[in-house]
Amino acid sequence: MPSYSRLDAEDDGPGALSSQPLIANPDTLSAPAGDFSRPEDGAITGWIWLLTLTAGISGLLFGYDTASISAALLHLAPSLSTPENPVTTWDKSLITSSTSLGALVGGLFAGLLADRIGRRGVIWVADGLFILGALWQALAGSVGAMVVGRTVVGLGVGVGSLIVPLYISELSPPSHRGRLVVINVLFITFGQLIAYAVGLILSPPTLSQDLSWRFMLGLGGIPAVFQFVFMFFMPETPRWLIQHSRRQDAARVVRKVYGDLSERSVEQILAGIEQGVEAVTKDPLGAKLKALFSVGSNRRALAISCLLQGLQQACGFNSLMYYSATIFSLVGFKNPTATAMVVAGTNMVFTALAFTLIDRIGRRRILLWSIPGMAVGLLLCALAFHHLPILTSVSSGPSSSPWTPLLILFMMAYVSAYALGIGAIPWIVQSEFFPMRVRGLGTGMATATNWILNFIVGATFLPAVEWMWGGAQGLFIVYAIVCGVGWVAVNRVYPETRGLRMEEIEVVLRNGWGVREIVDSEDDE
Ligand SMILES: O[C@H]1[C@H](O)[C@@H](O)[C@H](O)[C@@H](O)[C@H]1O
Repeated sequence: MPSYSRLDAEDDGPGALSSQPLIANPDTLSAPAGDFSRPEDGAITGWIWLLTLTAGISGLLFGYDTASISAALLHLAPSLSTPENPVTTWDKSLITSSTSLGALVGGLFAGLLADRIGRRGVIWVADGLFILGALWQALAGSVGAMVVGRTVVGLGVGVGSLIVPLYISELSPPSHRGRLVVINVLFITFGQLIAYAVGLILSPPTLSQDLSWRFMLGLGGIPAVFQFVFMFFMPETPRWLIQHSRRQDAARVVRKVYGDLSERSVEQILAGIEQGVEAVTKDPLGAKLKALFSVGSNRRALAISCLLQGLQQACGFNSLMYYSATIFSLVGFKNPTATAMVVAGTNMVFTALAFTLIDRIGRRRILLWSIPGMAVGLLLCALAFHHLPILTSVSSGPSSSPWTPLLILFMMAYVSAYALGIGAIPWIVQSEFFPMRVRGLGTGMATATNWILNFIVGATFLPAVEWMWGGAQGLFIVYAIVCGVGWVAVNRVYPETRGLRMEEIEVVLRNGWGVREIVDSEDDE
């Protein structure tokens, strides 16, 4: 666990953006006043696994719904065209990007809703949207109806992408929190892999062209039904319960979820949460906004969360996720969708590796190692594009250039470095960095940053490849530059928070970025 060697927890005046490091010893931060011992950390109990896996179904749907459209797009045009209005490329971009826009809106409001109706309630809302959107898409008879269906599913994706990491973080013991949030990202990547596989399996001749895309998109509703039911058996988070003056219920949840903790530890955990909560439920939105921007630690939490979420998307990863089949077909691969599964598979395998490393090595260190790896991978891909002839038609046959297999290898290198760090860490950071008062609002803004950039990257990829100097090669160089700039920013502002309680992180950011003087006082957990 990182430790900070000077305790300096003075309050921050409005506007102060000091870069002076806060060097605090977290062991003194979370206990109630006068009690300087830390509560024991809860173990990972069966309950924690169960609630993480149940909540993770939203991650699966996030992945499935964002990736399934690439295969569906290949088949839906005849069903949605009329003689007067054939489906155009513009229609296809609209159908694809409406999900990101829906997610942007969903993510923005989900946090505020979560403060009001609870974390579980918001998961139910997401499920309703997933189910409605899946049915709407499966039954769509026009481009307009399809865009509505994609937007509804997008709302669900945005809501789910915010609420699940938040729900898991608020229920996990600190020493395992990072890993458990990564499980949700693992579900996202699994959903993406399944979407590609389902796309391959259900394509004609297995099903008729009209039925194939309807089934691909409609299937997304089924896991949501299961999650909707399972969530009735899962607890609300103790933080939300305390915020709503339900201390007894919160104590019951802590006892159940954390396994056999002593009563003293349960009390300490609850007292730590109470300190963070400070009865803020009735704050109007204006007061929350003011608190988010005028309190230094909140402002810094927001800057770091948005930086990481922005970097996760601006590094261009999703252009591979959404368009790798197109890229592979342009450089002459025979079965581009199957080859694209390599990207999704690598993403999933390395996210699983991140799961094993994140709470042991620490988020900051993993990021500082993996971002340069991404940049190198991107530059090597650019080099391969430089040597590969870009085909004008897929039927031109496979290229025999040695750069073709090298391109796959370089992409895998980039994707593995991405999945190890920036693919998962922003979701952890945004759910643990904000104090209760501004948590809903702050996580909403960070999630929205993710989806705005997701939309921009998705919408600009094809035109940029076509119009930019150097085509794909130039674009990959731009992504590499983004990684370089991102590395400098991360190094400057992102402190390690491995093993800290959520209430302690606020103190780390109180007088500065808290980056310097990080000493690893513990080996592995
Ligand atoms: O964390 C996830 C994951 O890395 C996915 O593979 C990616 O498609 C998403 O955009 C990202 O938010």
